[in-house]
Amino acid sequence: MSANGHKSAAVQLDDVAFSYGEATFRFDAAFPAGAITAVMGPSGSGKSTLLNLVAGFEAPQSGRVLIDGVDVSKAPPAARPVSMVFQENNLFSHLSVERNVGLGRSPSLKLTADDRAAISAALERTGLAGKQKRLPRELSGGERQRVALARVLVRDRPVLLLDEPFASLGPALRADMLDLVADLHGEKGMTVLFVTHQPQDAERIADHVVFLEDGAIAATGPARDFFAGTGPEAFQRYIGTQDGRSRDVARKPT
Ligand SMILES: Nc1ncnc2c1ncn2[C@@H]1O[C@H](COP(=O)(O)OP(=O)(O)OP(=O)(O)O)[C@@H](O)[C@H]1O
Repeated sequence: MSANGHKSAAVQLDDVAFSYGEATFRFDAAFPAGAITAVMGPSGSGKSTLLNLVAGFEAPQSGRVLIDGVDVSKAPPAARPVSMVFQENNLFSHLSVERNVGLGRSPSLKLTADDRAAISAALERTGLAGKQKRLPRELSGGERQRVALARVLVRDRPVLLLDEPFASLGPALRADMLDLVADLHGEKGMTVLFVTHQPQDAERIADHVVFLEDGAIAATGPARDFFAGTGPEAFQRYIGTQDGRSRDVARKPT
């Protein structure tokens, strides 16, 4: 718990080693409590693997995962103080919006009056009021991700893991969703690890950047350094390959 009463917890990977066959990973990193950290890097560099180690979907072969100073390396995902939102498939297709959100409160959907009030407030907060009886297939992609965020709100865990949650949405909608995440973060103050390939998305909401290459952390630092063009050379090279096309267009003489 931070000084302002918000729930947050530092996340630490203490010399964590892991492998998927030939693909090996070694992560030694600290994610500050209450901050939004963008996790960036080329495809296959290990961004989702890092999040899965924090969430408990994978276990380190050596080293420790600490959340709020507590070693959770052997704890199952449900026992960790973490919520996670993926690019898709966050919702159960046969359950209504309100029941999908309710799962964040009670896995058996035995909901108290307090739970129902929290669900209703979260739906209101995420712009879903009036859509509570719909099934996921009756929603747009952006609305489905709002339902996932409403569930994050009612779960009220101190760590939020976002694995490219808005990658399939258009730029304007992505900006709206990022602003919603920033607002929720402002209210709850959770520690956020946000995987994205989009520099402008990271720049919009992140305080820090962790940059991965080949299964390890190649650079970390304040977002303002990374995006002011003064960040590590490997990151600048990565960004150059990401938005090189638009820079070429901008450079053309008029
Ligand atoms: N379940 C798995 N079994 C075997 N190999 C895996 C598994 N998941 C990931 N890998 C491999 O581990 C490496 C890192 O994958 P990971 O998904 O963490 O990368 P990423 O940085 O998130 O990539 P992307 O940006 O493409 O999502 C890749 O080489 C991938 O093929």
